[in-house]
Amino acid sequence: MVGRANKPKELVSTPGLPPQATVTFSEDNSRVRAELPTGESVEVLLYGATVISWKDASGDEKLWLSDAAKLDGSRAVRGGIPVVFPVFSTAPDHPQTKDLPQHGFARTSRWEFLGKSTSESLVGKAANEPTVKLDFGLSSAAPGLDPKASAHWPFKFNLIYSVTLNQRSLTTSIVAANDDSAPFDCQVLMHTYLRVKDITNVEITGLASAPYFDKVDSANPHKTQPAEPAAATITGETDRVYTPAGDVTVAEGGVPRYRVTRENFGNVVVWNPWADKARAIPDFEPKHGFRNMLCVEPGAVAGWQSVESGDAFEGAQTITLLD
Ligand SMILES: O=P(O)(O)OC[C@H]1O[C@@H](O)[C@H](O)[C@@H](O)[C@@H]1O
Repeated sequence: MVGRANKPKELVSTPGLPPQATVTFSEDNSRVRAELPTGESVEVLLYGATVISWKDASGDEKLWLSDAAKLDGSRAVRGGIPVVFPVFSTAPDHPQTKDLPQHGFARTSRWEFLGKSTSESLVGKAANEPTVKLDFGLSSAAPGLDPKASAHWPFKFNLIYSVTLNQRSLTTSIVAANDDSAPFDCQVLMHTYLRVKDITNVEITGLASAPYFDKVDSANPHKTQPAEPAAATITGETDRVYTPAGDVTVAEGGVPRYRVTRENFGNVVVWNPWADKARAIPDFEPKHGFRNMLCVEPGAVAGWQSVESGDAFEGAQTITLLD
């Protein structure tokens, strides 16, 4: 090859534009996966808009997903981040939601993928910080709506759920709009199953002195977390609705791993079924898997969010990797 005097020293791909995230659909259109150019990834099942995987650049999974989780739309996903709306748990005494199934219908409806935004288009993001946001929608008119919703919750609503992946964090946010002529009540929660190496080494900070509702002590459920020790540990079945003042941090063996921050979510449910309950949950596998998970679930679930006609409730969580 004859050398040219003016040939460029090196060929660079599109100057000025950093590599962008890639977004791909599974062959059966059941899930969407986004990967940052730096290797971090997130995978969302359209059924429930359930985040079923979140990996760092080394491929290390951050969420726990049961080996027996159904990903075919036959039941809510056991693991990942199911979206709870419009009722947390069941509410037999609340007329609007009393007939809805546990945790509502958002996690058992097929959501629509609305699109993606990447670093290029996300306002306020430095061009050198790779990021991707995936948006999902579910409304009262959606074909994928769980029939239990229209049968037992007749309001016109529109939900937008956004999953934003950054190199060291994952944010999930929701806007629940009331398109009805009447106000409705709702509860909202992100049922995050964090993956841990060994639950017996887990320490949770940010709960000290926080009031909580203890779901496994029906005789005496209203309690306050002691101020000392500063870190709470999990030593048996735990199912508590906390109202903490600030962020909640999960450490393992003294090493901080996850920081959970909230916007407009006053509560954090901390759940681990432990051995006996895990055995009783059919889609919880392996049965010893309770050792490798801790649900830290930000939400607005103590009392009700009353959303006026034409108004919306908004809330978000961000999980930041600390290790
Ligand atoms: O089995 P489900 O419906 O997914 O619920 C799992 C757990 O979810 C938690 O949020 C609740 O506080 C628990 O009471 C419940 O057992």
